[in-house]
Amino acid sequence: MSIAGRDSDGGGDGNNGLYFREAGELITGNPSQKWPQNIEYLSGFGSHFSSEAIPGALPEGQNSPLVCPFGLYAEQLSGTAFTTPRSLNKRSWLYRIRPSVTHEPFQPRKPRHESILSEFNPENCSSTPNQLRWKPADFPESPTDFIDGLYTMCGAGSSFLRHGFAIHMYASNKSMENCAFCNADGDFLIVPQSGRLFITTECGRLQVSPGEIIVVPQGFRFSVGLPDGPSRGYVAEVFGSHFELPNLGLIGSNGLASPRDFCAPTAWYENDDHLGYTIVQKFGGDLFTAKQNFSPFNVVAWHGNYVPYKYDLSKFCPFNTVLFDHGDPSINTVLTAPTDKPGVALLDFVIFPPRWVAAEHTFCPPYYHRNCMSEFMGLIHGVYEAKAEGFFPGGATIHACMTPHGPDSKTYEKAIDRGEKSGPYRIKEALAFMFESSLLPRICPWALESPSRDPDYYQCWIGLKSHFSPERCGKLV
Ligand SMILES: O=C(O)Cc1cc(O)ccc1O
Ligand SMILES: [Fe+2]
Repeated sequence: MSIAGRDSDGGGDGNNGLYFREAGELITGNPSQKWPQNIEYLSGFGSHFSSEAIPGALPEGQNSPLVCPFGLYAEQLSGTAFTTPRSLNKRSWLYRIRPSVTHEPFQPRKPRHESILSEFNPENCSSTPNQLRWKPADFPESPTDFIDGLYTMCGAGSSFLRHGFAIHMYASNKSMENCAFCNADGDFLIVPQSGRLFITTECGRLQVSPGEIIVVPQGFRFSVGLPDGPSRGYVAEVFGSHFELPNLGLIGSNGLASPRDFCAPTAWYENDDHLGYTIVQKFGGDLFTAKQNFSPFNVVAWHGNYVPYKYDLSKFCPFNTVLFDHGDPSINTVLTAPTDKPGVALLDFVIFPPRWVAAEHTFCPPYYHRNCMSEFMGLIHGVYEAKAEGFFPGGATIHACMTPHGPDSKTYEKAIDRGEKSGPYRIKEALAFMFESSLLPRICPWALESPSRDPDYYQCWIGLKSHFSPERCGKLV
C-alpha cells in the first residue's frame, strides 16, 4: 500500500512536518519529492474499488457507522441520481478528517475576458459553418495556474439542463497552491499536450503525462501541479452524462481500450488544518470561491465506483480494415459519453494513434466527408494523417455538423503519388484526437477573435484540382 502524508502535528516520523512515504519507503523533507514519480494505482474501469491510506480506516460492514474508524467523517459523493439503475449507478464513500461542508460561504470570483462557459446561446456565442483552425496557444507570461489558464473554445447545451458539452483549452505555468478546483457542472476529460500534470484529488494522486488522459468526474475536488512548468492541453466537459467504454459489438470481448489499463488513485491524505485553503467551484459556468482552514485532500480511505482515473493512450489496441477502404473513425473510440439515443454520443473521445495501414487499392488518408456529428480535433504530437501542413501540436480544428472537410491538397497529392507502390505502411509516431458530438457547437467569441486563429485555413483545400476526365476510368495518370 502506498502511504504519503503531511503531518502537521510534527508527529509520526519525527521529521517536524513534511514526509512522504512511497511503496513503503520513507523519503523525508526533499521538496523535489512534492511530485513523486512512482505512484501506485488501482487497475480497472468502473470497478468498485476500496483504498486505505491507513489500514483499518474503512468501516467494515456498513457505510455510515455511528463512529467511523480513527474518528473520521463519512461522506458520500454521488455521480448519478440515487435511483439510477444499478448498472449505471455511481457513488463513492469518502472517510475524511473533516467533511467538505466545513467552509465559509462561496463568493463570486471575478470573471475574465477569455472565460469559461457552461451554457451556449446566441447572446454569448456564435455558430459558423466554416472550417476553423487555431495555431497552438502561447504559454502565459504572468503566473497562471490551471484554473486561470482554462478557457472555453466551444460547446452546446447547458449544464443547468444537464445536457450538453463544452470544449476548453488551457495554458498554464504555475501550480495550484492551497487551492482546489471543483466542477459542479460536469466531468472533465483532460488531454495534456505539453507538460505533465500532477493531479491531487480526494481519492489520491495521479501523474498524467502528454500521451495520457485523465477523467475527473463531476464534483471531485482536485488541484493541478505542474512538475515541468509551462503546460498546455485540451479539456472536454460533459453535462449530464459520464464517460463509458464503447461497446465492442462484433469485435468481440477484447480490443480498443482495455478496462485493466485504466488507473484509479490510491488513498492519500494530508492533515493540514492550519492552512488557508481556497475551494474554487465551477457552478453553472461561473466560478465561486470559498475559504476553509484545512486541506480538502483529507480523505484517509474511500470505497466506491465513482473515481478519477487516467489512461495511457499508447495502450490502446487499434482495429481496422485489413483489405480495402477506410474505416469510420468510430473504430478508434477510447471513451464515449452517451445520450439517451442508442449509439448517438453526447461526446466521443477518439484517437488517431500510430498504426499500420494495410488497405489495398484504397485512398488511405481520411476520406472527404460531411458529418451530421460535429468534430473538434487536437494534436498531441507529430503530423496528423489528413493535414500535411498547418495543423500543429497544441493547435485545434472545428468542423461542425455538415461542414465539408478532409485531407488538405498536399496530403491528397501525396496519397495519389504513392499509389499502391510499397504495400502496407505504418503511420509514424503521431497522436491526434477528436472530440465528436451529436450536438451543434457554438463558438466562443474570444476563440473566433483569437490571434491564434488561422484565417487562411480554407486555403488548404483550394488547390484540390479537378482530375476528371471521362476517358480515364479509375486509372491513375
Ligand atoms: O476529419 C477528420 O480528420 C477525422 C476523421 C478521420 C477519419 O479517418 C475519418 C473521418 C473523420 O472525420
Ligand atoms: Fe472529420
